[in-house]
Amino acid sequence: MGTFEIKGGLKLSGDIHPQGAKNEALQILCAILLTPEEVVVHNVPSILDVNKLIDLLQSMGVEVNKLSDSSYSFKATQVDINYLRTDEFRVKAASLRGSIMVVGPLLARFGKGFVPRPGGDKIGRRRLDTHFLGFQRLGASFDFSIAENYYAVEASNLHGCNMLLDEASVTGTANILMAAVMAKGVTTMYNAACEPYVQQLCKLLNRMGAKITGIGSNLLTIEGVTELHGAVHTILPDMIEIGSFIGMAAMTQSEITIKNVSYDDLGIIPYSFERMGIKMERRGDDIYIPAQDGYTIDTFIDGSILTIADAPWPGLTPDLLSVFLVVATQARGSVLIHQKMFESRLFFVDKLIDMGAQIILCDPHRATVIGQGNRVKLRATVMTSPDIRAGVALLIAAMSAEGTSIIHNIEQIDRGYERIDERLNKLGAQIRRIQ
Ligand SMILES: CC(=O)N[C@H]1[C@@H](OP(=O)(O)OP(=O)(O)OC[C@H]2O[C@@H](n3ccc(=O)[nH]c3=O)[C@H](O)[C@@H]2O)O[C@H](CO)[C@@H](O)[C@@H]1O
Ligand SMILES: C=C(OP(=O)(O)O)C(=O)O
Repeated sequence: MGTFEIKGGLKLSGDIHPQGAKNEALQILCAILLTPEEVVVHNVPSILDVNKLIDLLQSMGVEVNKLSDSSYSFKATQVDINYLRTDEFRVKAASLRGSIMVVGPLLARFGKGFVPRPGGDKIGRRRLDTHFLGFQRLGASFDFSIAENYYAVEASNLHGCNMLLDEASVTGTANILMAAVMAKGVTTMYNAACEPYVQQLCKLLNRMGAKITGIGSNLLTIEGVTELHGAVHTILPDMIEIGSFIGMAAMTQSEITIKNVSYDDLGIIPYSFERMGIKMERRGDDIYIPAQDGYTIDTFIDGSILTIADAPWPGLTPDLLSVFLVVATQARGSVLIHQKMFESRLFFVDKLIDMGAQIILCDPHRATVIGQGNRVKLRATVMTSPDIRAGVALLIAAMSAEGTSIIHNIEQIDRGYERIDERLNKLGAQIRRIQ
């Protein structure tokens, strides 16, 4: 179990470049299985989950070449489908959420796909019904072995259909889309997720020869083609990392510039931080955050307490609510954080309460934060990161606290944040990897 030691109370300054987006990378890397030709991907983040997926693809027979620190070429000319039945695949695939998205492309190209229950954060129930209901609508047969914890789909032919997803699942939309691009006829997918991750996947698939329209909306139309070819793709900056840096700057009263953020793809994220009272400026494609003594949480028009809640895109991503929560502890004013999608993502507030924050966990989905401004500094403590985003929220808390904190289980943070200690230390943080 890795550990960070963090000296709190230091201000950061300078420029930081966001990494490529984790959740987009996981979709794009699975899409390379759709063609025997070469796909080149730029801005691939070097984070645990992505590196694990690259390793998994390699084990399946994909030719992988590292072209630079963040560029790779992939060629899935030979794919060993039998490898998917091995114990090695089972162990590797079960360690990350993104592995579920190999099923759609394999079903489209080879007529079958298997996967164990995927890993990812333990943040509540994470059902996969949307994925498999979608594959079934395209004509696949489905089998789930409870004993083996294995999902399997098979189809000699996939055919287009009109489908209404039971929920706007992000990985579900990507998975079904990758199966539908080579189905016979036209598929319409309504209630599709439309996060920038999915938009980027659609754009790559179209460059590979697919015919997808409705990109960016919740109604995708996919005209099936018989084959896809090679292409080049560049992953967008990670909007969750950008949001984490905004929160970090405000909490540590730092002046930083987040470079090349692809502002127009950030949706409601900047506005949501502005409602927390955080000042920031768009400068070209950068976000400049001035050092600020304090920030005051807005209220609704009628004066009632602000709610920050997640919603499917273009609503606010659930992956930033832990950051909003920690940022609120040092604000002036109060806010209700409502995590609607996941039921086990707010329990980390206990750690913040230990550090002196005023928070009432109303139920597993809702926490009220009474911001104390800078009057009461958080106190350093020893904690364990329960999931990726709580991990980064605790890191932000530790960076703003008085004294030296310890965070265990930082593999959770490394899952999604590239060399976070080194990059923040360059801005003046003191984060030491002690194990
Ligand atoms: C690898 C990856 O890309 N992971 C992301 C992906 O996970 P993932 O694709 O696994 O998440 P889903 O979009 O399927 O759904 C997440 C949860 O939200 C619930 N739900 C979903 C849609 C909806 O309209 N209403 C609703 O309540 C689901 O029941 C589920 O409990 O999307 C999540 C939701 O943005 C993010 O937290 C994850 O970081
Ligand atoms: C929940 C997340 O990731 P995953 O779906 O990979 O568990 C996340 O990125 O916040």
